[in-house]
Amino acid sequence: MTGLLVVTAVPAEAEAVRAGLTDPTVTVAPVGVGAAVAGAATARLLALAEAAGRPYRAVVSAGIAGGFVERVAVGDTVLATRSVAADLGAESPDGFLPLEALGMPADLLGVGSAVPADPGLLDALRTALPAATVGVVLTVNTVTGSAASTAALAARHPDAVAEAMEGYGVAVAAAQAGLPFAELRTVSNPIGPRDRASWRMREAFAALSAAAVALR
Ligand SMILES: O=C(O)c1cccc(C(=O)CC[C@H]2O[C@@H](n3cnc4c(=O)[nH]cnc43)[C@H](O)[C@@H]2O)c1
Repeated sequence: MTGLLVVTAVPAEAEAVRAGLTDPTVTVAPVGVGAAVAGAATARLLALAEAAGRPYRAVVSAGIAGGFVERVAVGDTVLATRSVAADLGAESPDGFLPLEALGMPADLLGVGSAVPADPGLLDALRTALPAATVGVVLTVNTVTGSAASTAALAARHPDAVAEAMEGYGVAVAAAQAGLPFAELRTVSNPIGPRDRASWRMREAFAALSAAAVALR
């Protein structure tokens, strides 16, 4: 059996994770931006490993994220309790309706619009990263970029601490393969009106390298 599969969106995230790894059995794969590509790529990587007789034992979605400013600071490390598909649903005059409110199953294996982290894997990561903020991480298709949409998202998800673009997709692939899943993020920017100058990529990548020691 091989070790952990760590899925990132971009190569810079993968390099940051690799820089901090201490466990040589961990595989880090940059697969692209967004839940669809991340989910499809993760499913393919899991299937290839299984077919080769070297199945992975768990999957982690890792990378940088936007943080809700009153809940988490730029540079902080975040561990997801759940990875939530925050824009999977329907708009209505009364606001956003998630899949569950529409009576639509997200997939036929019973995964809804939120996938919880595996309790054992989350516990191990929490123990290794005691300073990490633990809370819901949203998966969005569009980076939130206005005060109004930030306020609406925060109100809809009072327990959310961060948003990124892949976690839910990776989580669904792991769930369908029957593997434990967790999401690990470091905060590169506040969620809010788009201001590229406020992004602290270097700080977030350094935090990602520091957090990668927990991946074993
Ligand atoms: O938004 C941009 O302008 C941008 C341009 C080039 C590269 C990037 C990234 O490298 C982002 C990669 C990755 O980061 C996650 N992320 C980071 N901050 C946020 C956010 O505020 N909201 C949603 N996702 C975020 C995401 O998982 C991207 O795949 C960005």
